[in-house]
Amino acid sequence: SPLPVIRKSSKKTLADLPTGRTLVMGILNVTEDSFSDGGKYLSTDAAIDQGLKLLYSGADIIDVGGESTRPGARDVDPALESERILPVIETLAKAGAVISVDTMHVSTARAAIEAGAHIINDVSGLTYEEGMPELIAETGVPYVLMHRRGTAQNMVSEANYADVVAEVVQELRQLRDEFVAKGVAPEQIIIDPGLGFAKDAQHNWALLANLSAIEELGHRVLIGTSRKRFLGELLAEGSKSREPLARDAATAATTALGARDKVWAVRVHDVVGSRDAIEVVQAYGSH
Ligand SMILES: Nc1nc2ncc(COP(=O)(O)O)nc2c(=O)[nH]1
Repeated sequence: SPLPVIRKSSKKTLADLPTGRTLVMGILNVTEDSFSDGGKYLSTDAAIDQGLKLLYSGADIIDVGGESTRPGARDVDPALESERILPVIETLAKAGAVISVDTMHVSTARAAIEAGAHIINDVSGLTYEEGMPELIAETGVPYVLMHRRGTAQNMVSEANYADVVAEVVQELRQLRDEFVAKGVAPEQIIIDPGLGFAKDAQHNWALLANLSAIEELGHRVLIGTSRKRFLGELLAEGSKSREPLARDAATAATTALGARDKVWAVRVHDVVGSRDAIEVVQAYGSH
């Protein structure tokens, strides 16, 4: 389909983000193997169309990723990752979207910021790439610092905790201190418990039930539950896990719980479902 005509550049800044409610970050995976929508938006046109759909559905932020981060995902060459996402970022920024870029690579992050991305969303956790703190310090952009042990290849084997909440908080604190020591301002940092990254279902539920412990680190909190395996297991019929595309109602329920706990944002596929859940929490809280 022909590229949408963007009449004037209505570029947004972070100051344009709404305040007073949990924000919705819509997921745009420009990859061939993400677990729930892999391959659907691999072409630039398809990705831009989907990004505009997310924007017009009410996404406050669009999270553009060029590399699948699920367990066992293959590493993508940063040059290929950039090639996939830069034209998408450029067009969506011009269309007035606030954009985060889901990357673990410094080169991709730098290029994405130059193309108009506002936030770096890095799922590397303790295995972040050399130079990332320095880039974030130098550019001053908000940075999602997410908890993960190991890599996509081995993080499943790292899901061993005596007290998952205490250990995740402690490891996030250490990571945050490393970034601050390298010049990143604390107010740039957004914390994410990394649900499903080196965590099993019970770990995810424990972290969701204790978001206040994460918030005690003193930063905005982002959570990503959307369509993840632990929801499929919860809703399984017998041994058959609920399929990813049928997990949006459960995802919206986790959004409501996060909004009640005042998380800064939720990262979801179904934007409308979570926007609605946040409206319900707002109304509920004002009566
Ligand atoms: N900050 C953040 N980013 C993420 N990126 C990818 C995925 C994996 O999910 P996807 O394959 O649906 O993108 N989950 C997160 C998450 O929980 N938090």
